[in-house]
Amino acid sequence: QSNKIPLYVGSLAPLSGKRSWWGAGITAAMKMAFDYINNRTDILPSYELTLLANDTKGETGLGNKILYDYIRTGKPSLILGPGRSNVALSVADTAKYWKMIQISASAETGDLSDVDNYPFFFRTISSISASKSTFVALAKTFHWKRVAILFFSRDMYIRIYKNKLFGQRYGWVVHTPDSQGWWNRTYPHSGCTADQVTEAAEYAISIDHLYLSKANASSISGLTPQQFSKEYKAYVAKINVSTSVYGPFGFDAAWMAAIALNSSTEGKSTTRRDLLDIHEEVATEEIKENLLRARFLGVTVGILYISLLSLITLSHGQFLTGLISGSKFHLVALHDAGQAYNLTYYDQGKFQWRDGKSPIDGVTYRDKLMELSEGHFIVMCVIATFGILLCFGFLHFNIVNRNKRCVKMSSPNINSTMIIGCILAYVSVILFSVDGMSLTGEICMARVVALDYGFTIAFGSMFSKTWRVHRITRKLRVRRKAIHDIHLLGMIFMFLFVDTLILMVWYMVDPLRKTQKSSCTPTIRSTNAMAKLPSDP
Ligand SMILES: NCCCC(=O)O
Repeated sequence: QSNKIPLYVGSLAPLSGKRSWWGAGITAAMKMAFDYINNRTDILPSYELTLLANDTKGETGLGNKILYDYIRTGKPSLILGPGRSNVALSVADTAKYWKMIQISASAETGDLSDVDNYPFFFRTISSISASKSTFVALAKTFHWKRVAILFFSRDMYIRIYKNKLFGQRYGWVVHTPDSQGWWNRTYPHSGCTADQVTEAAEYAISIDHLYLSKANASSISGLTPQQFSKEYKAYVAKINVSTSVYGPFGFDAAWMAAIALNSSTEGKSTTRRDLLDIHEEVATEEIKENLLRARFLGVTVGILYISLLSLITLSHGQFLTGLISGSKFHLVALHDAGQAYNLTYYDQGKFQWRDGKSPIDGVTYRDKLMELSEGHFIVMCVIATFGILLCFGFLHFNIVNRNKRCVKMSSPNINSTMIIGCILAYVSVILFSVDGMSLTGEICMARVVALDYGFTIAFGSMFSKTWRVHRITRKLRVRRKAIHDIHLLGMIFMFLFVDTLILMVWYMVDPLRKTQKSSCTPTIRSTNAMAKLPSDP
């Protein structure tokens, strides 16, 4: 039998029902902490901490009923909890009139950080609102400037899957305090299997609290975070309860209460009875002051000292970020919301996406010069050059055989001008294929001139020959006047003269100019514009 005075501390958490999977483990961690504290001779040596564990089922009404019972019976000195934000908000609203202190291990809503409304509410877990700076840190890391914030919805990923809003074009950042597998869960009648939700969640970034410190330092209990984790698992197994991710916060909350209560007894020769009486205003204010002064190493924030003062604000807390990949959470970095927007990466950690690139925040529109492709230019040059070479072959044949009867009869001189016209037309094909940045106003004019002269020379020659044949064969009764090549060439030069006049007027009045046409093409930014990931070479 212990001679110690029982010192009652109440706890409010969902111990049964659908929320007991995370709630019962918190109370278990608090009990475990009290076992440790009661074995210590340096903390509350005259008192036996006793946890009055009450079950709220996560319901506001039940939470209030328990609070009224506490008030009515005059026990306890303070409350550990409530576990759920809705209960905490309601309880804190009433408890303040009795100056009853609450320390929650899991109520995360930012509303509870309103110190004017909830002056006696504290918590060891940070406000969920503090994670906003982790979102900003991620956006800065990936150079995102366009982000959308969606209201949390339990079936969000079911909708994401059904609407095919996942894959290369989507980057989801999800903050839900359940890094152990929200993507593996599904809900009755959702019409989605867990595998489908997992598929949609692949490569989502998950933000979550740092529940257990990664440091190897001994906490005030003498346990390192890893030792705590092991002992905690054994402890809950003994009492047939499941572990809770909030367990470490519950453990630290219990220590926080004990340290504050201890400070209120220190230096006082006699045991303080008023510690046992919640109606004793002086004691409550003193405990509150001691809570805000308390600093110790816990199992949650590791090498940092827990400070309830800092956790009151909306900007403190440590958050883990990682990727969901292969249906598992892969830890990548830690972010301290109270610090700048820098992420601290774990063991070569990196955000590795399916294509090795980081997600982008959208498509960017870039002007793209509309030009013929290089391939098009090459093909046209090859065909035109082949045509030019063929023309030179005909020219050679025509000149070499100009005295042979059949060639001579076909006017080899006019044939040659016709071939020269064809060569000019082929040259214009090459000039018309020049495009993009190589194109100049001069080339634009040159290709018109080459095509125009080429056409006129080739068809002018053919026309003149046809005209001569016509003159020779049709005007039988008229005295035949010899029509020589020189006359035909003269006719061609006359055509060219007319062309030249037209081209000159054109050039003077409205010369061809180069204009640039761009299309607004959606372009995925190149890898160079992507975030430089820590392990990128
Ligand atoms: N899932 C834990 C409860 C969180 C909250 O109500 O703030």
